[in-house]
Amino acid sequence: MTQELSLVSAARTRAAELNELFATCDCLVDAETMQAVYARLADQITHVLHDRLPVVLAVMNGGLIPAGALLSRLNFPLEIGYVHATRYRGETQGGALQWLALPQIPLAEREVLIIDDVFDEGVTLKSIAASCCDAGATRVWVAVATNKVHDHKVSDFLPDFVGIDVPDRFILGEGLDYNGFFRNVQGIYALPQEN
Ligand SMILES: O=P(O)(O)OC[C@H]1O[C@H](OP(=O)(O)OP(=O)(O)O)[C@H](O)[C@@H]1O
Ligand SMILES: Nc1nc2[nH]cnc2c(=O)[nH]1
Repeated sequence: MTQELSLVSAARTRAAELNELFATCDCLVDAETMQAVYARLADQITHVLHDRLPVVLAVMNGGLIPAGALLSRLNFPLEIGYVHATRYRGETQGGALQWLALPQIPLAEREVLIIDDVFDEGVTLKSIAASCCDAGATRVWVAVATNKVHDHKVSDFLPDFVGIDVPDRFILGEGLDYNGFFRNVQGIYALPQEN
């Protein structure tokens, strides 16, 4: 077999494995419900931020999909940027937060809205919000598509806008990945529970 053919064959095998895994996942929130969640979140954000010229920062990579869904529903002046901070890196347990990209837009004397896919333990968003404050933001707001319900959150920090509560399971879809895959899936799914 040529090298190209063996790469195609390996990709096919991996795709089949991923499809098989996805078929065993539980749908926690369907695609239609997520659209309603984004619409409600966008209304709440608009109510608060419509005249504050915010800088809106997507948290890459997972915040990309919710940020896109929300931004297309925000009809007021704002600037768009991103930060990239990660602590799961393809794993199902989080580690130390690693910064890959700082905000490009100066945040001094600006209101900032950070958008991410999940508020799990909260380490990521608490740290990103603190770094925006350190950069001189006058007020930092945080919006998340999902909030995981459990009792091991960081202290003294909560998101301002929460889409929908989900149980304490490893989830994927709407920006959330499993080994880098499934971020593009519409709706929120959970890996099968171990018995
Ligand atoms: O509340 P926490 O427990 O800190 O976890 C939440 C963070 O974990 C995920 O990012 P991840 O580190 O997987 O990076 P990614 O978005 O690039 O996949 C997710 O997108 C959040 O940013
Ligand atoms: N993909 C994914 N990333 C996360 N980061 C924190 N919690 C989760 C989760 O449940 N799924």
